Parts: sequence; C-alpha cells; structure tokens
Amino acid sequence: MKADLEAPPVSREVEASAIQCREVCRSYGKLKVLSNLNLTVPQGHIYGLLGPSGCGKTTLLKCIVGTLKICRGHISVLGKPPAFPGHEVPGKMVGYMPQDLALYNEFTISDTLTFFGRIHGLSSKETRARMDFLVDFLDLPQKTKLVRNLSGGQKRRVSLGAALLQNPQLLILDEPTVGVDPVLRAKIWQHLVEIVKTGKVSVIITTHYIEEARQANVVGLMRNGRLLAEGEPETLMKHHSAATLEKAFLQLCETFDQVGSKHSAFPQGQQGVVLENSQSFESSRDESHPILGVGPGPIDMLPKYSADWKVRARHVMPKWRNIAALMIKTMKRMKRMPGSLCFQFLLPVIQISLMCLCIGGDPKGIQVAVVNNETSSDSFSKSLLSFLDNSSIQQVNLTHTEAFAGAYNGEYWGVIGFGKNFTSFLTKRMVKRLVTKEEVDGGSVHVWLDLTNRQVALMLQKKLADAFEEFIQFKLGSQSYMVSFPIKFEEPIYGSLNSDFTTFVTPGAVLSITFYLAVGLTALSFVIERKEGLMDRCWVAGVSSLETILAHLISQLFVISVQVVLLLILMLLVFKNPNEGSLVLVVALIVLQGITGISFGLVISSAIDDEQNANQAALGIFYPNLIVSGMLYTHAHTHTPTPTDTNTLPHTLPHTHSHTHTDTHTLPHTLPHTHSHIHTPNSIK
Ligand SMILES: Nc1ncnc2c1ncn2[C@@H]1O[C@H](COP(=O)(O)OP(=O)(O)OP(=O)(O)O)[C@@H](O)[C@H]1O
Repeated sequence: MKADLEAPPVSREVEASAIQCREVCRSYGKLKVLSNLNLTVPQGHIYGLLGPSGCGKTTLLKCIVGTLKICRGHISVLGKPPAFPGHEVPGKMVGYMPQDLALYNEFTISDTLTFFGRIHGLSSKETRARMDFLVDFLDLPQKTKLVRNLSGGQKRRVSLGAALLQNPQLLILDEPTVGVDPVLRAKIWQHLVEIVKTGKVSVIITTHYIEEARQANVVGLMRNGRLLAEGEPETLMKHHSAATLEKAFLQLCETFDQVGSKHSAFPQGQQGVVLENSQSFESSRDESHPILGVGPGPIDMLPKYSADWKVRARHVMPKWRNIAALMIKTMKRMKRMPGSLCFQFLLPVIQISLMCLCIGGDPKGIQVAVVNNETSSDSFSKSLLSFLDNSSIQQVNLTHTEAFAGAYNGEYWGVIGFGKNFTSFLTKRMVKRLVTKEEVDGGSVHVWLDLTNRQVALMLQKKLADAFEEFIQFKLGSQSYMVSFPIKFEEPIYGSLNSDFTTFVTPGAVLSITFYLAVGLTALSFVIERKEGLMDRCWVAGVSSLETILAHLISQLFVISVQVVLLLILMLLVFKNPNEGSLVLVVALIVLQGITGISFGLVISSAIDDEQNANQAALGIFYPNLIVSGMLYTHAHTHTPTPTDTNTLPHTLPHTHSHTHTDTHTLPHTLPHTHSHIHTPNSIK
C-alpha cells in the first residue's frame, strides 16, 4: 500500500517499533478502561504485558488488533493503524490468540489449522508442513481429534497453533500459557525467544505468571488502565532494588497508589478501572508517560496516513478466498452435526405436516341432536336429513327436552328441529303463491347452534345449507329454483368452492416458518460465534464483516433451498395443496422470505449479545409475522380490483339476470325464512 506521509518525517522510534500506542483511551459506556495509555513494542522484541485482572490488558490487545475502536489517541501496528485500507493488520501479518479459546468445537485440529491456513492464503502443502511442525512442537494429540474432545490445556495449545500458523510478523498472545504444564510453558517461551531472534518477528504477550515474563525483552506494567512502567525486566528490578519482577511490580503499584491518592483518590471498590468522573492523577504531572521507560514522542509527531481510492476500494471488496473458507467451514460443521442438519432440513416439513394434519380440515363426528316430530317414513324431514354429510355430522335422535338438555351440557353442537307438519307445510310453501305465517314456520328447519366454536358452527351452517339444496334438487329437479336460495355462488375467481381451511392457511404458514427459522438460525449462529470470540478471531485473521455476511447468506440459502424443495414436495404431492400460479414465483417468494429472515436475524445479532435474548427477539417477531402473512383476518384487509375483476363481471352478470327473472315467484316464499329463525326452543310444533 502506498502511504503518503503528510506530517514531519517519522521518528526512528516509530519506524523501529512494531506497536506504538499513544494516549490511548477506551471506555465501555461510562467505564473508562484505558486512560491515556502509552506503550511501545520494539521491533523484534518480546513484550510482556503484566497487570492485575481487570486492568485492561485484553481491552488494549483488542484495540491493537482493531476489533475494538479507541475513543481517543493513536495506535500504529507494523507501521500503520489497524484496519487501515490495504494494511494486513488485521490479516496475515498478525497472529492473534485471544483469551477465549475461540475454536470451532466440531472441527478437528487439522480442520482448525486448515481453515486459518485458507484464510491466510497458504497453499495446502504449506499448511500441512506448518501443521506437522505445530502438532509436534505444541505436543498436540492426533490431528484428527475433535476440538470438542480435547482437554482445556490442549485446546489452548491448538489456539496458540492457529496464531503461529502463518509465521506472522507480529504475535499477539493473550495468556497463552494458562493451563499449560511448566515444561511446555518453557518450550513456548523458548520458541518465542527463537522466532524474535531474526529481528523480523515481534511478540506481545500477557500473562498472570509475572516471573515467566522475565524472559521477555521488555515488560510493561499496567494498572488501572494505564502503563506504570515499561522497560527491560532487569532494569526495572534494579531500579526498584527488587529481587523479583513481582516485587518490582508491587513497589510500583504502591508508588502509583501514593501519588494517585494525593491527587485523585479512585473511588472505593473500583479497583482496576478509572471512572470517567474521577480526577485522574495525571492532572498534576505528565502521567501519560510511564514512570520508567522509553518516553514516547508527542502524538502530533506521529505520521498521518492516507490511501488512494483504488486501495480503499480493494480493501472494501469482499475476497472470494475468505468467503469460500467460511463456507467450507459452515459445510464442514454441518457435516459434523448431521442430526442438527437433518433437523434444520426437516423442521419446516414437520411443522407443515402437523399443521396440515391437525389444523383446518373439516371437523369430523360433530354430534348434533335431531328433534323430529314427523313420524312418517317418507317425510321430507327424513329425506332432508339423509342428505346431511354423515362423515362430519353425527345425528342423534332425541326428544325436545333431551336435545336441549344435552346441548346446554355441551354434548351436542346444535339442535335441528322439524315440526310435525313439516312435509305438508313445506309442500304448501313450494306450490302456493301466498302462505300463512304458520305455514312458513312449520315448513322451516329450525336450528339452534352452539356458537362457542365459530369454526364448527360455520361448518354446520354450510352442511345444512348444502343438504337443503341437494334435497330440493332431489325433490323438485328443474323446478328447484322455486325454493332455492336466490344467491348462486359461481365458480370462484381464485380458489375453489370447496377448499378447506388448510389450503388457505398453508402458504402463510410456509412463509412464516421459513422466515422464522432463518431469523432464529442467523441470529443464534452470529451471537454464539461472537460470544465465543470466533468472529473476532476471524476478523483479526483478515475476514471482513461483509465476507462473513455473504458466506452466511450463501450457506443459509443452501439450507433454505433444501427446505423449500422438501416443503413443496410435501405440500403439492403429499397433502395435495393446489397451486394455480407459477411454481417459479412460489419458490422465489419463499426464498425471498428466507433472505428477509436472514437480514432480520443479522439485525438481532448486531443488537443483542446473548443467545437467550436473541431467541426471545426471534420469537417476538413470529406473531407479528403470522398476522402480516395473511393467515389471520385483520381489519386492514382490502381488495383492490384488478383488470381481471372487471373482465369477469360481464360473464357472471347475465347468469344473475336470468335467475332474477324466474326467482320472482320464490322470493316471497324464501325471504320469510329469516324471520322464522326468531323462535324459542319451544317453537317446533
Ligand atoms: N464488553 C465489555 N463491556 C463492559 N465492560 C467490559 C467489557 N469487556 C471488559 N470490560 C471491563 O473492562 C475492564 C477491563 O477488562 P479486560 O478484559 O481488558 O481486563 P484484563 O486486564 O484483560 O483482565 P484479565 O487479566 O482478568 O483477563 C474490566 O473491568 C471489565 O469488567
């Protein structure tokens, strides 16, 4: 990359240092973790960063590798700020071992190293050679062993191996020796000493074992978010007349506390951090510089960097190599978890099957009480009842009292009643021009419904109307129009006259399930990867956010495609749901819905840090999605006429006209039907 130096010539110190931190500040909300921190890691040196737990070491390392942004100050890593366009930090130049293990549990040791090798652009031969060396050097078990089955110490060593893999110019190791036995710890230090000897590799390492840091060329002692001292271990010890580095550190802390208490007094209980509202003790002296050590030049002495647009564009463009590495990773993980993969593929199919089997079909065996006061075997009432759909409606013949008692007890969904002169009154209604109120009443089927379940009640109404139409057709044949209901439902514009609720609800269910699964899987996979430090690790290895998103999108599209194929086979071939539109459009819509789900999952994962809350957020969107999918009735439902609507009118209207002409006779007979419904249970006579 070409960098234009706009400031005064770069000091030799900047050029000779692998890392330069100047007046670096970083806060988490109001919590000030790094406060005007200055640190220099000379090129070709091992820098031991020491400090108590919570003093900000990990935060500083994250700022150095660029996974955290600093609030103020300047950091230069191998000559440029981290994440500067065209700079390979993050990238191949830096090997980062985070404090968390940040390893894929479903990977073998070999998979892990191959994955990082791919991202760093190593050839398979180079990766294999490095792998053999690292397995031997780090005393790792068989390469084919799954990370999940390794001990804590072995996992840490694999993590260290991943950081050392590409022979980086800068190694950033966050507590690499925790849980490692003393012999191996000595071996690791020996290796670090070896690699820095060439002068081309620099190392910054944090450790809790202060004494092991004596092997470092330079140590930095950190406390409360700032560097107290920086220098060679021997010099530090000599300066404090201490026999060990630990004692020197103790003395430094005491000095810091004395000076600090005079000037600022950190609030009680806030050890390890500096609160923003506390007066820091550098107000009285230039505390931005360590007590001992190399004093860095002022911040305005640092070079200013710029990159031309071509470099910037190349920096932003996603690299296919990284996307491919991430996709291979996802596929490998899927392969290692066949159960989970099958579950992902089959979950929508299982959900839709359950829905088709359990929801929306016509209710069966609905018990209805029949009070028939006609006794003759060839009565109209018996004939009419024979047309009732017996698979759905189970008729129970009862007396008037038993029928209503049963209906009130919830044993029957309704009562159907016929008066004793039903046949003769109905005949009169069919043939006479004028009929009395008594004849209308007696010639009507009386129905009392239990409307507590709308679905069952609607079904009963429809079945009764259908039975009546069939009965009239049977009795009167071509003359049936005289008593038929003068509204004729023609072949529908869309759908079919006899389609069930399942047919209506399935498309909405398919879209909702596809959306919800994509939201859940995306949100969870990103939240978990980030929580386990895998995202940061990949980012430091040079994978950009865009590449991560693209790789996820492509892998997820594969899962969605399989889901869609299985869903369509099930819906169209097994459950015989009709599809009257274009199949291509159906597929496109489902896939688009999946992509919308992925996008929403990304939004959730960027706003939420833990799995449980991510799950809740994903679940929360399910119900609004269900409503907007059209499965449930909403008041906002409108229908905009389309050209097809206007075209159909001329065809259907003549039908209606011809009926109105002949139906003039039946109108007076049929209309009173409505009035006859206003009756009490005692009215069947
Ligand atoms: N994501 C975060 N949000 C809020 N506070 C945080 C976050 N990460 C770290 N902190 C706080 O910042 C402070 C410094 O944390 P950091 O992890 O840098 O310490 P450390 O020196 O590395 O500690 P250790 O040696 O125990 O790992 C701690 O008080 C910690 O609670």
